[in-house]
Amino acid sequence: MVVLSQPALDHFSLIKACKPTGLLADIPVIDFTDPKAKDQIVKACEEFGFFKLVNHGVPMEFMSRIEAEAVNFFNLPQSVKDKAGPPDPFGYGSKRIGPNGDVGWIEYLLLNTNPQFTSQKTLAIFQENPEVFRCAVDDYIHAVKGMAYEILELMAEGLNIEPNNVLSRLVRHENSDSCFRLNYYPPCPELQALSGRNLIGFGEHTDPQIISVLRSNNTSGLQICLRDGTWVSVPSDQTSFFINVGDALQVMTNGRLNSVKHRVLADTKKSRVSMIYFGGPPLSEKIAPLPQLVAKEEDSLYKEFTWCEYKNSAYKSKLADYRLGPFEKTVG
Ligand SMILES: C=C1C[C@]23C[C@@]1(O)CC[C@H]2[C@@]12CC[C@H](O)[C@@](C)(C(=O)O1)[C@H]2[C@@H]3C(=O)O
Ligand SMILES: O=C(O)CCC(=O)C(=O)O
Ligand SMILES: [Fe+2]
Repeated sequence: MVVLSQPALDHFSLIKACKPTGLLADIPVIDFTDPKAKDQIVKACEEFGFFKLVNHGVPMEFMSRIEAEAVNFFNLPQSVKDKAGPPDPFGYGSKRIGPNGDVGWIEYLLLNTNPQFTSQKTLAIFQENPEVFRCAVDDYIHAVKGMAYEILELMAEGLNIEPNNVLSRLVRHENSDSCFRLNYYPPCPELQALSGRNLIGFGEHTDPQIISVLRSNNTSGLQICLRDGTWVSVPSDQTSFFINVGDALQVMTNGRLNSVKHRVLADTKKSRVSMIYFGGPPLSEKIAPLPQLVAKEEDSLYKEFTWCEYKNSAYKSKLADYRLGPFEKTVG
């Protein structure tokens, strides 16, 4: 990424620095080995749509290996990285997020986790270091997928809905439309001159899918929006995972679990590297509130739609848009 002079930062979103925000104690921490995890997961997803997962069993080696490979990629000359872009939506992207004019202080790689959909752009990602990078990505995705399935199964148990794979089966499906993102937020030293301002790395949004599993290096920057509208910083922890409820899960639970609004701020000195697995349903899957969670038909808050319809609509929206709006049932 080209280092910009201070006036050039005007193209990016600067926001007022926030007051020192909530501490780790405010963010729910779930121990995966705790027998009470299923109830705690549901509580966290009702209140925050977000939690931190510890004792998850994914070897640190998998995380370090993919992180090192990602850093190698983002340190390649711009002309080499550009061979894997622009994103369509998969591939390498820089500054522009999505097709509708959103920008951020970020570089990223977006991959489809289904090898059936490997495009030329995706192949170009692995051009410089094919074996090692691809293997690191495959091992990592395999591990976090397994974890996502288990979380969704515990969630179903905590919600008292049967069978316990009612949520996980969509993400487990061989045609599940899931993706994987590696984000790199370079440090922005020019920020120091802009005292009292923060630079947006990734603008506020909710994730459209069912579940997102995020892991980052030890540079913070991630913030989540609480139900009262305040933003809190999530202290980084490179050994843990952070789980987000996505829009599709909000719909399936008829709004009982909430997709969390989140964003990332750039740092002046340190780069942030994050990796996110977005577990989504097959494109043809019908998404609607689960009957077990809706007492009467008229209590259903959302219309039925296919994941393909939702994605098409999401890709016409800007990051901060409320994407579920067109799928809400109107009262009266
Ligand atoms: C502005 C956009 C980027 C995005 C597609 C969209 O039109 C709206 C949703 C965005 C988002 C947020 C979560 C994930 O990072 C992502 C891959 C996704 O599925 O939805 C991105 C999309 C993207 O960057 O292509
Ligand atoms: O980089 C992060 O920590 C979060 C990025 C994010 O929200 C996304 O890629 O959807
Ligand atoms: Fe996100």
